[in-house]
Amino acid sequence: MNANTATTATIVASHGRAYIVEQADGTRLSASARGKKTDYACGDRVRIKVLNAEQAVIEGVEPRSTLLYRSDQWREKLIAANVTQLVIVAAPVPSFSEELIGRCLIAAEAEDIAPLIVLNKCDLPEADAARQKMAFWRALGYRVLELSAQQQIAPLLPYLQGQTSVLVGQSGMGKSTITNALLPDARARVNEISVALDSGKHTTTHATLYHLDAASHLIDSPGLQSFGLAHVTAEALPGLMPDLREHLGGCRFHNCRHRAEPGCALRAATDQGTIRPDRLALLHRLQDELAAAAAY
Ligand SMILES: Nc1nc2c(ncn2[C@@H]2O[C@H](COP(=O)(O)OP(=O)(O)OP(=O)(O)O)[C@@H](O)[C@H]2O)c(=O)[nH]1
Ligand SMILES: [Zn+2]
Repeated sequence: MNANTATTATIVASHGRAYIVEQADGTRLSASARGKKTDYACGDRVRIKVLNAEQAVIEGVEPRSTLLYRSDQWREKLIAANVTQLVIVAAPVPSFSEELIGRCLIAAEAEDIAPLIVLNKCDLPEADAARQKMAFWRALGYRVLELSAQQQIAPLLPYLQGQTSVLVGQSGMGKSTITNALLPDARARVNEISVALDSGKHTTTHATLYHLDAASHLIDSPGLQSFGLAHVTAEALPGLMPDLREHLGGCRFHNCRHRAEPGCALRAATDQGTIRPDRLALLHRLQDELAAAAAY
């Protein structure tokens, strides 16, 4: 590749303003963003200018099919672009947050990304209670795969085939175990990328894209707890929750916020036990969070 050649590449690792991009022939370069623009994500297709055998500058991003954010208190940080599948990893131990699963599913629905819930550590005696909790999500139509990544990763493989998947989950659910089982040499590559991006410091803050095969890719994003819902409006929220969606249109007021309004179909369904109370409560919390973020 000649110096100063313009071409496209995929971001395979990102950490702050530092990126690693991969060209079509597999060549990897460290890349930085031009100017102050830093909003690129792992999985992005970018236009680059190659500076030399090791370095490139990112000039711009190609249109994204999907985009996921990580949200900390008030900031939305891009985390993964162009993924087709969100793999939510849960386990019987430590106990998982149903609310977090609910939030991840809403983020997936909002971006039209196929969600897959993986209940890992099904070899543990505590698995039965967790299975029962998963029945709720199954009944809503979501796919739930039971797995014991430590014993056998094979049942997950057909779900990853042909997809660009991003793994999310609380700490301790087994994301690293899954990644390591899928990519035995991933740990070495993680270290290599840490060295390139952080001048030797070990970090778990970056997202990394791995190729499982020519058509199947995996983005691992350690520590990811929750996705941002920046593009979602309060009005759109209940339409992203299948159990609530079913009752939309039944409210007396077309602009019902499903709180204290008379004739609210969602509230009626909750009182009748059709909608689980924690789901309506989640809608209200998300509405409040969006309002707070908009006012900030
Ligand atoms: N019994 C059992 N234990 C598992 C399984 N998968 C992972 N574990 C254990 O669960 C613990 C957490 O696994 P990790 O893979 O480190 O979890 P993680 O989600 O990457 O956690 P963080 O690195 O904190 O984000 C480890 O002690 C694993 O050995 C499984 O299928 N069965
Ligand atoms: Zn209502």
